[in-house]
Amino acid sequence: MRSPTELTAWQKLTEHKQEMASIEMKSLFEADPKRAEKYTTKAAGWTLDYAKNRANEKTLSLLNDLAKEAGLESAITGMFSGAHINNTEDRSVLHIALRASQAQETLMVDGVNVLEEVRSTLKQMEKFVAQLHSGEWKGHTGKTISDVVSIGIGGSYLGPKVVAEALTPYKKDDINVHFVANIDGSDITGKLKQLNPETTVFVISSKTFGTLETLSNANAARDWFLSNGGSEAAVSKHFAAVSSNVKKAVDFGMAEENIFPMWDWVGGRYSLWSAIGLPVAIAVGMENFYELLDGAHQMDEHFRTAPFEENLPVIMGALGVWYINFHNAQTHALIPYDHYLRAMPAHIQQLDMESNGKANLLNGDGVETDTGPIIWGGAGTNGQHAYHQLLHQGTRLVPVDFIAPLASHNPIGEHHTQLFANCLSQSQALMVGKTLEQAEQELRDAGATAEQVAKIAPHKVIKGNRPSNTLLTDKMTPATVGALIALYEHRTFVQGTIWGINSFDQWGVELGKVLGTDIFNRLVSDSDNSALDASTQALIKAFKKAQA
Ligand SMILES: O=P(O)(O)OC[C@H]1O[C@H](O)[C@H](O)[C@@H](O)[C@@H]1O
Repeated sequence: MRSPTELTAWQKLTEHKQEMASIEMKSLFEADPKRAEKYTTKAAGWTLDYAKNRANEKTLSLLNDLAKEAGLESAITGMFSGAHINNTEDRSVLHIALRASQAQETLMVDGVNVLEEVRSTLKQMEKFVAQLHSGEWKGHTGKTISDVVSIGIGGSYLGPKVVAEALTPYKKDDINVHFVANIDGSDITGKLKQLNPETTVFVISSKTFGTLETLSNANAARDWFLSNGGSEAAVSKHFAAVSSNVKKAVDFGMAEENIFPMWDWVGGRYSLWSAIGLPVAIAVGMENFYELLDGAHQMDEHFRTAPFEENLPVIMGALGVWYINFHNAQTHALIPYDHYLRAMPAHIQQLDMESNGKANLLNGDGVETDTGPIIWGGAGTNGQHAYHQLLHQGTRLVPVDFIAPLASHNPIGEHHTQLFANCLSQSQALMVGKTLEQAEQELRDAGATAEQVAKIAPHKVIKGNRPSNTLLTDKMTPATVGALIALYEHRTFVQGTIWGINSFDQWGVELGKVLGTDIFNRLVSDSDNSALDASTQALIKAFKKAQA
């Protein structure tokens, strides 16, 4: 297995980095009046402006060569044809099948047409969603359902929660959808306080049906139901499950027809398009869920067929590699200028960090390069009054993706124009910065003395030349939100492929789970802890003392 550092394009990029070291983005714009036009590309309702990057034609062409040399073309073909590209678990990676066009009839994987299973599950979802909204689905006392609580964690929580929130303007009024994830009892306790057991349905979302947090919360919900007028026989009217482990869900008390399947070829963090997205479908209706799938499919088709020079996930992925591996960027920020999309960074954080937080090549050899960055971010404009200081003047290079709709769902006053102006001005400020001369002049214009100018001006200097992408769409709709998330899924895959790692397993999560069970057992027993490290021993003692 080759390390990416052995690729010819990687070596050329290392040299090219030196050539680019003294070139400022500002001068690239001055030298090429067509730069913005050249470095703008569109797909699936999104326009990507990537002109504000430390890249010229040579950079982009070398990054393109890198992606090709790393085998991205065959990796894409492999993914779309159902090859077992998740090599450590020997599985296909087929979130793309969950949103395949209705025109496609077959996608055979290991002798099974997965599209048949996908479509019959969508039909099952349609029926369930329709029954809830029409009022046909009744609780055990004959009342219609007013609230649905989704219980899940990780990929069985973040994607659906973020998308349901992003699609707030499309929400149906008759049913409120809630999400519970944390094992901290405060999460479910707070939710249950607002609910009536006669009119509440719980959807337990867990691919494995073995996740501690989800099962603990599901049991708490069932206990609450049973101790507030419910009965074992009525559990099936108030509980549904999404899982690949049907037996465990049946053992819990679910009626088999209320168990929605999923498959081992869908990774948790890529699963919102499956029945794991049921809470979204309930919140916004099945027709909007189909629009969401269609938007993602449009991005899939773009990713699969567009030349790399115009391919949004490839461009964004390769530019990310440029900053991580050639400019030592440790983090990457996502800043949506859209209130409803404010939680998106948390979903992309899981998607990317669980996918590319890896230190081994596909064959198990250790990597020699940095891999996935720390993904973080939050809503613009709020962040401007918090962490943007570091983006502008901190010592670290943080590439940023700005994401904004051209039109708002809530066009009051000048709000949207102000919001959009802030989005543009941040990317502009990151690039142009402020020189010492400008800072000095600004102070003089404000009437500062020469002494004050000398003292303050250096603090006002902003070096600039900080890169960003801007992603624009006409409006946040189910289709454009679907396409946006699919874009980030494929961007993650592009980077994982360039680094030569498996983006689709997550072995690192296991150790914490195993040790968590061990420590839990120690907290509830009189075990001999002397073999543990002194710090853990002392912390266990503190907990036990507090419980005594
Ligand atoms: O859906 P579940 O099986 O309950 O898993 C929920 C989550 O837990 C795990 O720890 C994984 O790290 C996530 O990828 C997964 O989405």
